Amino acid sequence: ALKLKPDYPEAKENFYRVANWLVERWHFLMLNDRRRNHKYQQAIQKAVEGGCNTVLDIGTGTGILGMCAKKAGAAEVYACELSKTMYELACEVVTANGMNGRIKILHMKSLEMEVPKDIPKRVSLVVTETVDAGLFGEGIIESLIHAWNHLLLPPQSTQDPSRPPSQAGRVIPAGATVFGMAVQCLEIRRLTTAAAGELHSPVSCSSEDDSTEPYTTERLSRLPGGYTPLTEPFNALDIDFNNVQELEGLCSREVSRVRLPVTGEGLLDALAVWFQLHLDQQSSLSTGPKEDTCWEQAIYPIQTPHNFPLRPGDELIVEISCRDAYLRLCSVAVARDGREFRLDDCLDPDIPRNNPGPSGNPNPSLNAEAELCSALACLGTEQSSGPRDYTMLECAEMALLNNQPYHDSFRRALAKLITNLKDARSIQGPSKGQGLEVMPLTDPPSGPMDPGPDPFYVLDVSEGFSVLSLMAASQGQVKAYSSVEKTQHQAVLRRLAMANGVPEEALEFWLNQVEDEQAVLQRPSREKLWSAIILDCVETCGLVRQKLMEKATLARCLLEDGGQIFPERIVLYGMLVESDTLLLESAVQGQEPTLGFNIAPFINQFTVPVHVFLDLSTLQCRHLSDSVELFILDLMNTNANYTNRDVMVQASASGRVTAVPFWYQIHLNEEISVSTFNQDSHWKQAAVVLHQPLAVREGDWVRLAVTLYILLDECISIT
Ligand SMILES: CCc1ccncc1CNCCCCSC[C@H]1O[C@@H](n2ccc3c(N)ncnc32)[C@H](O)[C@@H]1O
Repeated sequence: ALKLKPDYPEAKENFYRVANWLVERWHFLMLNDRRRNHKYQQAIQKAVEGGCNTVLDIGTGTGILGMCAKKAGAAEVYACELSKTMYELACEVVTANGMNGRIKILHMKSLEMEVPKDIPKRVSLVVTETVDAGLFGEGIIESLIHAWNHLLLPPQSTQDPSRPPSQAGRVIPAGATVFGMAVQCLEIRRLTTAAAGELHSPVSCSSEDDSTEPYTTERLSRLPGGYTPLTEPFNALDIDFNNVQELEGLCSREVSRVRLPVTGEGLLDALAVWFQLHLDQQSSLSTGPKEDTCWEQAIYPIQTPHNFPLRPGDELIVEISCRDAYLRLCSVAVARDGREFRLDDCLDPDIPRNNPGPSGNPNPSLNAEAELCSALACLGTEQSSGPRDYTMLECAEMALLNNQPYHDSFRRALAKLITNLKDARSIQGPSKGQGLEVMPLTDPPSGPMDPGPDPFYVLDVSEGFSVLSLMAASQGQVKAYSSVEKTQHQAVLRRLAMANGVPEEALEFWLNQVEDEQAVLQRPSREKLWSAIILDCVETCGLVRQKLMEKATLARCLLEDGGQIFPERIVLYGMLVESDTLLLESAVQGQEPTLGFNIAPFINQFTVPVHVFLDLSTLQCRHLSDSVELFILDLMNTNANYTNRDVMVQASASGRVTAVPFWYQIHLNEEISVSTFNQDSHWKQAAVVLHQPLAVREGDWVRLAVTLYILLDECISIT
């Protein structure tokens, strides 16, 4: 199917989403990282020339490390790859480089491999780079324990050093050193703690729940606003991959505690973790924040109340464990003036609360959103007797909760609409229960209480997590329905509603009412229509949501007179940039970075022209034009929309255009709009990466042809 690549836009859109999913973007980064490739090649060559002549490449990906071993002269080379797509790709690459039949590639996980079923006999060298930002996330520990027990010759032992290297087993990388560092970082705080700093983070630091990875990943050197180190980097763990006893003992190793002198002033937001891969005794690869490598660091968020900044002289106590093969850093505490405060239950009374928060005022007045979140937090603690239950929100969802300008804009736009509709109703005269008829002055009416004025029905059909139905319900006289369907999302909304005094009956979950998913958009009840329908138009990845126009058209038919859909219009903006970073993340740049092996054409089949989840505010790039309006989507009048449009952009500087980043201005009504490109935005941005960089001189005009599916690249032709 990937080879089909039909031409019509929607199919292309789907092709690009599939390609993004089949092949992870870090394959491009890794293969373009010539220093990394060169270091692996050197280590492999040295080992093979030193006598390791039977090699197994675990997690071969495109096959590059196996080909290094073959080229270095290894007699037998085997490779295994668990991803079908990568396995097929590795077969093509090995053939294209004349090594077909000389490297045996298996489509399987190394844990399933056996001697002699899969490889004739044990090998003398295993090479692998099955590591993620938290080192253990790709299962390297389990893979190596299995390899030592079933696939590798016994290691060189001091007893009989006479055994030649070809009869002894070893691993490249030989080991790893894991480093950690405490940091203050506003961006991490925005992604992991709610405004009041008490709603629980998306990744719980408690070791209780083993289900999710205990860390997220970020590239510290690229985070908006940067970070402040609060301690020196510390050595969290050393692991020797050539010592199977050590590997087997890792998970049962007792929790270790390190005491770190605090060297900087600030709020503890997270522990950042990275590592050095020791390929052999001489060379190593580092994924540290100071390196200019392309790798991200592992981030362990820490929930600390806003009124407890660390300061030099404190000691930070960190516990390190390797429970179930994930590296876990957590349940930190602070030693100050000889006393120890556990941070995770820092809310207990004896913490000095008089010290002002970072903003200086002792109790920053929590705004509406923060009220919600802090109320939620204490609700959380009240309800659960045991360890505080964690509200599992993804980082993007937490950022959405923290995007106060977005919520305020919605609240204002909704309030304006409700006011208009109230005026309209009062002009049309009293409808049922408008309350104008004279109430009997005697005892209260015996019949059912006057139902009060008809409520305004608002439906939020957002596909992900959304609190906009809550914004509507808190307006009063509004009956809001939310199509949020995940239980933990509904739980968060219910608790926020309760915490914010929104009556239970003002917010309902629509999907629990309709018989099937398709009926998400339908009348609230037989004779009623919606006063407002809220659509979420832009995915957090930065692309317009698919089938948005169809949804808008249907939604408009379900509105009462004067009703409105939100937003009514979105305007797409973009600019011309020169960015090598985007090139390195989107395609392998020729043969040179991949040690001269012909790999690029094969992996680049999975290049997608639209790059998503970008942080445009920190992307290394040169602007080669101003921002220009590329496209307008009118949701209140869909046939006013064109499907493509030519836009002329003037180059404001000479350079090579490599990409066209884009973002949106979301118009809720005539005066109120929200941008998806600002520091509060929970949205990331997207960019089209050109197949071929385009050289422009200052003043040149570039013609961009833009289609609704934002797949600008095919249509970009330059005059
Ligand atoms: C400086 C390294 C670095 C630091 C921080 N962040 C990223 C990196 C770069 N490394 C990323 C590799 C990560 C993916 S691993 C590469 C390929 O191996 C496959 N696999 C994984 C385990 C496994 C197994 N047991 N048996 C067979 N196949 C296996 C995966 O299917 C994938 O295609």
